[in-house]
Amino acid sequence: MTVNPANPPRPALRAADKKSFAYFNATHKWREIIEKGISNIRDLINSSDIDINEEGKKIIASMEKLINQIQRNDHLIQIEDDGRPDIITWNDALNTYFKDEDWFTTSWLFAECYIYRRIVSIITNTKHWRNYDPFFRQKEESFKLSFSGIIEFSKRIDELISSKVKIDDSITFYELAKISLLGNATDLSMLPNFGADGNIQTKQSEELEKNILANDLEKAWKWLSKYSNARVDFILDNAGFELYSDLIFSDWLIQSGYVSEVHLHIKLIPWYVSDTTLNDFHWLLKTLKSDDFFSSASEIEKSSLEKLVNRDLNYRKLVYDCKWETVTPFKEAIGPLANSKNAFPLLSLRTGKSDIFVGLDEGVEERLGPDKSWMYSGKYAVIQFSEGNK
Ligand SMILES: O=P(O)(O)OC[C@@]1(O)O[C@H](CO)[C@@H](O)[C@@H]1O
Repeated sequence: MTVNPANPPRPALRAADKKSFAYFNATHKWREIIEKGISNIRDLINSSDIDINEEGKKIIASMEKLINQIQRNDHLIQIEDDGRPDIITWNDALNTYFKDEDWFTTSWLFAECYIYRRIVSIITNTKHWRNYDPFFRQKEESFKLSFSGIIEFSKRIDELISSKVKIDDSITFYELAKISLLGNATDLSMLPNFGADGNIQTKQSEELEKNILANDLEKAWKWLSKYSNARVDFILDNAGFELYSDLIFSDWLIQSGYVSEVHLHIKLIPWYVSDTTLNDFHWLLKTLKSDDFFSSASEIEKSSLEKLVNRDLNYRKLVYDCKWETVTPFKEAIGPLANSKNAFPLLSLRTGKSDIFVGLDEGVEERLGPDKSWMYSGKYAVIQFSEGNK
């Protein structure tokens, strides 16, 4: 049987597997996340006009219905048409691959994305709330908490760029990629110090290096440093500090001359609470500008040299969210994205937050022990590169 959404190359991760992180996630996190969205709407309806309030209440009722359907483990139902162009594809996929499946037997990845698509349909089918992101408040609050991290990071990057001592570009590339990888850790001790001797000291660098279980940065650098004026695409993931570190990384790629165009791909809708939407992107720029941190962003069209795919959810999609043996080569796990005729070079920066890892050396899984929580603890990361066929 050919590979399709219901038939990935290895058995799909499913919330029905009680020993899996997927199960924990589905039984604990889903409800919590939807409830957070509800609470954000509830806070707004208390201070809005009557029509907005009434619609807000309807949204809350529909979101509560969604929670009940998950808790009863109902069959997945058609997503209500909201006029968005992807609705046909979604319902087709549901009918073709997941007909008569319920929340726990369907693949974890499909069920999780389906939740967010259902929420978007509920919200889009209103007059006053159609552009509302129920998760924006969390993103805004957590970004504000990372403000001192942003200032500190900016100062250190400035030292690097204006340093009189020549710092090798490869070192800067490695450091920025690692910060981008660990962008959700706004712990200042993780930021690099650019010493007067041109060496970079990352206070926790040894600890961090140990937790990067596969690291293809050298290969990626060897590839990228051959170019000047290339195009790089970032498949963004989370908003806030992560987005900020991705922007700093993009800016350096351009300033260094290897790249002349960076295309930033945001999420059309949030596929997870923390995802970067267009609104988050603009909000970040506005917030940074208001504090004189950041002044402009630009985009031009051309063909891409390299794609940078960040974080856990994007990684799960890349590797089909299935039960790979951890020693499966990354290029095998991403299949056509590595071996099709026009496969583009791809660099993935990912911290592990789900039951899946590929591309590890023999013995790594055994060293980390039988308790599989290392896979989803967020502590371990992989940096994996495929040069593609372009
Ligand atoms: O893409 P991110 O934001 O890094 O992680 C998102 C995610 O993989 O993490 C959760 C598990 O913690 C999943 O439910 C979800 O898909």
